Amino acid sequence: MRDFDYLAASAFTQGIRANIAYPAESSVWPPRVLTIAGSDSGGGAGIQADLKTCQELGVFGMSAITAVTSQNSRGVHAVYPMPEEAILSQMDAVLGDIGAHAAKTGMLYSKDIVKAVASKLDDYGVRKLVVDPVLVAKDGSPLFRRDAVNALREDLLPRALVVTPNLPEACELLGVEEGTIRSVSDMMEAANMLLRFGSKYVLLKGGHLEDEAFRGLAIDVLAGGDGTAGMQPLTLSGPRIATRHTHGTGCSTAAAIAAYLARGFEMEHAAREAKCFVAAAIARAVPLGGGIGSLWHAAHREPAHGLQ
Ligand SMILES: Nc1ncnc2c1ncn2[C@@H]1O[C@H](COP(=O)(O)OP(=O)(O)O)[C@@H](O)[C@H]1O
Ligand SMILES: Cc1ncc(COP(=O)(O)OP(=O)(O)O)c(N)n1
Repeated sequence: MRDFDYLAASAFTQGIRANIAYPAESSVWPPRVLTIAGSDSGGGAGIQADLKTCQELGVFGMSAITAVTSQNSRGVHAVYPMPEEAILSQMDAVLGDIGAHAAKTGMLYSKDIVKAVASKLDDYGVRKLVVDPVLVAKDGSPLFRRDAVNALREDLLPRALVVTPNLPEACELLGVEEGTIRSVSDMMEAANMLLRFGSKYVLLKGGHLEDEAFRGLAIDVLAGGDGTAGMQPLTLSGPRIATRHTHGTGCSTAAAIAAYLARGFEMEHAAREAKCFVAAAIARAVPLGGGIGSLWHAAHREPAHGLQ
């Protein structure tokens, strides 16, 4: 197992402030990311988390809002999906003018939205696509219609550079009972199985894992890439921070990967940096409201964020 190197990774993250040159591919400054996702009125997840993440990572963030949620630290009160026409119009406005080096999808809600977004991404030839298959919020509220799962599998995953499910989302996509993935070796098997849906990489996030053998660690699994068929996926491992305030971890992870990809990082490097960025934000999470508090996205700027 490769250990996660916080010191090296966070030095890289902090390099943004030190004016480290952007990789050649992103020499047209600034790198740009389009997030296609739902709005979280509480500011912790969804579009709000994505844009905060982009800004913190030196990337210009843009949005196409798929649904408005009335949400706070205690849960989701209501979901108002946007008409497909409005979503596509936002995508046209952004991609037809400003352009994006990478795109990220989050809450897509329904089959029709998934299909429309997939086809529009094709129209613009977006290659660096991060698909976060958002299905359920932390409080258990559904953020999707059941018909969206099949459309995610068939229409979006084959277009994705990377898909970033958590464990319940992975079970849903694989059509197995929730709770089936119980260990790191189950995660590796599941990640390899998810590759069959056609994304180039799968980052299976282990925030929900309760594996006694890895107590105290937060472990993700990265599978896929060139020439890795049949090879053991990588594990990305970091300390598990003892907090219940983790609202927005999934969105922020996917947005950070998109930001690093837009800057020209390779997938493994982008995933490791994203994990480091999110870990710092969890370590400094803000216990706002009476429920699950949100990440503090500026934490990586603070030298004493508790992870070094
Ligand atoms: N308590 C924690 N301490 C450190 N890292 C965590 C913690 N909880 C989740 N993570 C990390 O945050 C990222 C998001 O994971 P996860 O919670 O599984 O996703 P989601 O928010 O979509 O449910 C992963 O990289 C995971 O390892
Ligand atoms: C509008 C919206 N999109 C996505 C989520 C899920 O976000 P995530 O980062 O997985 O965080 P939790 O909800 O699991 O804390 C959301 N809640 N709202």
